[in-house]
Amino acid sequence: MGRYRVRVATGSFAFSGSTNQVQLWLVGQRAEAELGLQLRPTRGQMEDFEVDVSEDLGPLRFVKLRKIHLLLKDAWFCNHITVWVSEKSMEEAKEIVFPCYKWVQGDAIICLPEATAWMMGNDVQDLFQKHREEELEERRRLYRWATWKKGLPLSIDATSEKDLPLDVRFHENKKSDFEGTLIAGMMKIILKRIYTLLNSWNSLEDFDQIFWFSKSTLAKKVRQSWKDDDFFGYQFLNGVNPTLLRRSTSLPNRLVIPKEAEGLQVQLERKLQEGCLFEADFSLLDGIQPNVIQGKKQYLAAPLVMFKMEPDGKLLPMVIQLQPPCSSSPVPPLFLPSDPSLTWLLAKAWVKNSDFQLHELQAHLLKTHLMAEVFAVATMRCLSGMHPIFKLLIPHLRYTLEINTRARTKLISDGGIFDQVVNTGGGGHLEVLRRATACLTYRSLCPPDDLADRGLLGIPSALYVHDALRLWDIISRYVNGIVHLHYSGDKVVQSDLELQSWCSEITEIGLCGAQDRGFPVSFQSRADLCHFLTMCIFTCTVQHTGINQGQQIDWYAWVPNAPCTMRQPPPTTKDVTLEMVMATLPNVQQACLQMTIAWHLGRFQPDMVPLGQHKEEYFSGSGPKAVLSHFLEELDTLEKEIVARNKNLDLPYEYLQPSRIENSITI
Ligand SMILES: CCCCC/C=C\C/C=C\C/C=C\C/C=C\C/C=C\CCC(=O)O
Ligand SMILES: [Fe+2]
Repeated sequence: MGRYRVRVATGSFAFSGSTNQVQLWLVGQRAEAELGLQLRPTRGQMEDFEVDVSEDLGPLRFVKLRKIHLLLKDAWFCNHITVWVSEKSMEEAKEIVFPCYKWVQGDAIICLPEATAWMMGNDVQDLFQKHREEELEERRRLYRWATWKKGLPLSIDATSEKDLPLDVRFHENKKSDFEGTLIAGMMKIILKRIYTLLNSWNSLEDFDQIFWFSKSTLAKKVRQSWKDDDFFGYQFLNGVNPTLLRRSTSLPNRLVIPKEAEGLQVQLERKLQEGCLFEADFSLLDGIQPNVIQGKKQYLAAPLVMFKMEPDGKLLPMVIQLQPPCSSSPVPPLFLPSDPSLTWLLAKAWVKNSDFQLHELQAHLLKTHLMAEVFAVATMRCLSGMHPIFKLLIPHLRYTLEINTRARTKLISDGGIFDQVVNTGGGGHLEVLRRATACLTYRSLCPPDDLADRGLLGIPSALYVHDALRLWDIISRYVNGIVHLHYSGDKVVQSDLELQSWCSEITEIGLCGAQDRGFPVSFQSRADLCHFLTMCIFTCTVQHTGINQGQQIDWYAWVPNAPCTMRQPPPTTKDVTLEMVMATLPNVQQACLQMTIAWHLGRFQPDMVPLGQHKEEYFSGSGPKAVLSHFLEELDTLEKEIVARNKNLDLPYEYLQPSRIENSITI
């Protein structure tokens, strides 16, 4: 009994509307009513209409909808349905929202529950129980785990992006941009190849011949300063891979210092005692089988670099050892800043090649992309759309399953980009991923723990550290706000079966039993839950942006600064010539492909959603809205602080400016 105003909101991206008709029902606690209308949803529109219902439906719980087609099946992207109900006037009507944000395909009836977040168990009237059971059964059928390669986290069961459920596919504009820019990139490679065929390729300056498209200001600075020691050191703090550096607590065992280099030993020990000795150790690469590209063997090293931090915050390399000692070979030489300039430059280039591998495979692919995929699959399988944690996380999982599926078919696949131009390709890259998975800890994904473990707290020149910690705290307050609205105490957490199964599915199934590396199999308290959720959102947003977006364009465009492969063995003496350097660094074709892919993956995404600024409203009521708006205010304050700080820096650190942080892993 009453008059209802109904609003149907359709997505605004290409093909969201439908030529099919949509039929609606209102489902209340006491009865349901079929609305005698059939509408054709239009892209980007809100379509409103009013209806009188003669029965007493009771409080509204669901909207049901069905898309009817005659000949052509035309999927429809429904954002949400909103209903205002009043027995008197529409001005006083109460608004009830039914979020959808899904594709409506086929002609099955779809049930949208109203937006109030419910956990299993506190839904006392069992009203939604059947709905959530059916929903999860269907999702478990659609989102299945698969082992892509043994020893890696599990992934979504899809051999290509075409196998993925439509709801997690790229929207049309993202797809055409992704595929279009690849084609544009490949055209530019052809042009560069033609241009370089006419010229020589035997000096470092010859890399300029291909350094002419999509150069950022920082990429130009890299080209200018890449040989400088302080610039080399800077990159371990604030460059493309700030995840490896650690403060030394002793001299590394692998660093065998010959008697005649006693001075070096003294210097290292002094710096150690002063607390300003740092190291970057690439031992994970030791023994990895190098690639063979077009019949030519490539080479790999597993370096160690020792740094000192100067009082002005500059990090300067003191010594580089390219390979760990091994009983069957002579003691590996130590390369020093005092060596002939080309020798020292080549040693640094080797370090940057090793850093390329650990950056892309361990820090980027494994610790952001593949982790986010585990969160995404577990979320789809374990948490109903009505669950508050589903509502909290889902905006941070957009597009991740598709970009990862594309990575498995084009980037790290047999014959993919790694096989074509990277010296770990051809299987070594998978072994690096396996080794990195075997030592992946929960602490290493949580900056307050990770940065403390690495001794990087309280360093004014460590800008990534500063910004990452600020963002962790802001995300943590956001998560706390949402969790405390829905969980009145630890007992509610403990008794939330969907949530507990989500947790164990991540640790025991997705991560193949990672409890011995600190990952939880259950949540005992709200604090446990908040910490884990903060890690999830931080990983999918801040951490991915910090090591992906923009940076690849900046740091990987000038290829000698981060060579994707090395074509000659690491030097074993200090006699290094320019010919040796050029024969070692990537050839023209490899360098061109590196630039193109780095640009493709690092460029600003046209449909980018900044952190917290998703338009989807999964929650209802003023509580979650207030928490989200406080989150956005805190991000805005940080944005202003970072902008002000950067004005006084020669090299601004902009990657973790909140407006640049993407809300999920989409590239
Ligand atoms: C030679 C430079 C490689 C740099 C990139 C290396 C690792 C990036 C890690 C994660 C990226 C994740 C997903 C990328 C997805 C798709 C693959 C990119 C290009 C595909 C080319 C194609 O489609 O043909
Ligand atoms: Fe990425």
